[in-house]
Amino acid sequence: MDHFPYRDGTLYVEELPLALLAERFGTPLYVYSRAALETHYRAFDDAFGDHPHQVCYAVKANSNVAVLNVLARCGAGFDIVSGGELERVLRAGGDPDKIVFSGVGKTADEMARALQVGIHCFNVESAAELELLNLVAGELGQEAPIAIRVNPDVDAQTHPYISTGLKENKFGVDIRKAPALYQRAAELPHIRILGIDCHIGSQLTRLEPFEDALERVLALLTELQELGIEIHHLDLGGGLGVTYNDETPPAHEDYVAALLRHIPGELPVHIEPGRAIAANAGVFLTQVLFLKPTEHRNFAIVDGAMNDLIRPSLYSAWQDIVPVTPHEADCRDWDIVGPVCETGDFLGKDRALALEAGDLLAVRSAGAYGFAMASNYNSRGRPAEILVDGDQAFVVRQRETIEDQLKLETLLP
Ligand SMILES: Cc1ncc(COP(=O)(O)O)c(C=O)c1O
Ligand SMILES: N[C@@H](CCCC[NH3+])C(=O)O
Repeated sequence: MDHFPYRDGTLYVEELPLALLAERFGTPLYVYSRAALETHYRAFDDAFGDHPHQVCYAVKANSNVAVLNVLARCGAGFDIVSGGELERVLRAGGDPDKIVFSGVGKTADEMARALQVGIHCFNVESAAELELLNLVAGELGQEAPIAIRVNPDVDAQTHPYISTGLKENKFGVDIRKAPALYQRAAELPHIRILGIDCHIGSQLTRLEPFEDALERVLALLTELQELGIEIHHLDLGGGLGVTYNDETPPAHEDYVAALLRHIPGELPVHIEPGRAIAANAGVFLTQVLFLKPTEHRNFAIVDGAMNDLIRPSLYSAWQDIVPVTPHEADCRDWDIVGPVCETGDFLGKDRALALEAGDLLAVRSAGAYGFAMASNYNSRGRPAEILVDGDQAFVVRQRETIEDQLKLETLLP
């Protein structure tokens, strides 16, 4: 279901016209739909039926505390990759016992804080990390619950920057070496083995890579059982893709069903979806500042830029760009570019649109890896974020001002 439909010739989010939000809150602007977030989360959660499970939303996709709070209220768990994300989840009212902590570079301080608040599981990504975690837990007089993130060497068939399950990627432990590391973990006094973890990449649009990875994880499960190592859950990571253009990823329920088909008995399953919950729950609104047709290209210069939404520049990602209120004008192919001083600063290229200066454009599917990857490049303040609930709009993050940036900097004495 599209939570950002056209109605009466203009684009809506739930009960509100986006043009009204742009007028009230200015542009560039991120706008999220509560109903969309909840629908996407529940599609995963419901698909498990009675099978013991936990959907741990990947905070990195969209870490706004109000967004996290909406999901926490639905019962979501959270996949975090930093101490900062941990504090966000706690601030949002997330249950520490539903948090899993992934990432190849956890620091001793981050481990200690996560142990103190009682997270559910550390997804350990190397032998060195396991040893450090054992030490940190020992100092606190605790046992650290762990899964080892294994790298199954499966081609996720996605953009190389967001593929994580190939042996040349930095993530996880070579699945062939995992049994030895589990045996080491079993010897460590401050480590408690809970599960096996695996995440092979992001924006996956086919089921096969997930199933290939799962097959290898299940072979490891058998091997560990033969070694007398008990496994209490499988964490199968995130990565389900969304439709940006003409991709046809499996539906949330088909993805979960495909995983469950292979799971033995009632073994609990965790998943860590980010994009498939947040991407199509958000749009990025930007206004055309100037039209600059040239002999070679037609540029529509907008007030949003690569610092606000970097996916097109970074991965050559294609996101749909639509007029908020379509009107009659000369239709041409436009490059939608921002004010940042980089040739790579574009939101889209060759988009057939009828444009005039002052028009509002919406970049669709911008709820994941949008604001979360925004920066202050060119000393631009990051945009405001609005969460819409029915006919009400809430500012869930204010637009950054230059004073906000300057507050953190000092002159030499
Ligand atoms: C460990 C881990 N879990 C979950 C995710 C979420 O991925 P996605 O947003 O594609 O669902 C990622 C990102 O790729 C990740 O690295
Ligand atoms: N940032 C990426 C996804 C990264 C997934 C995190 N491991 C994107 O925008 O598509």
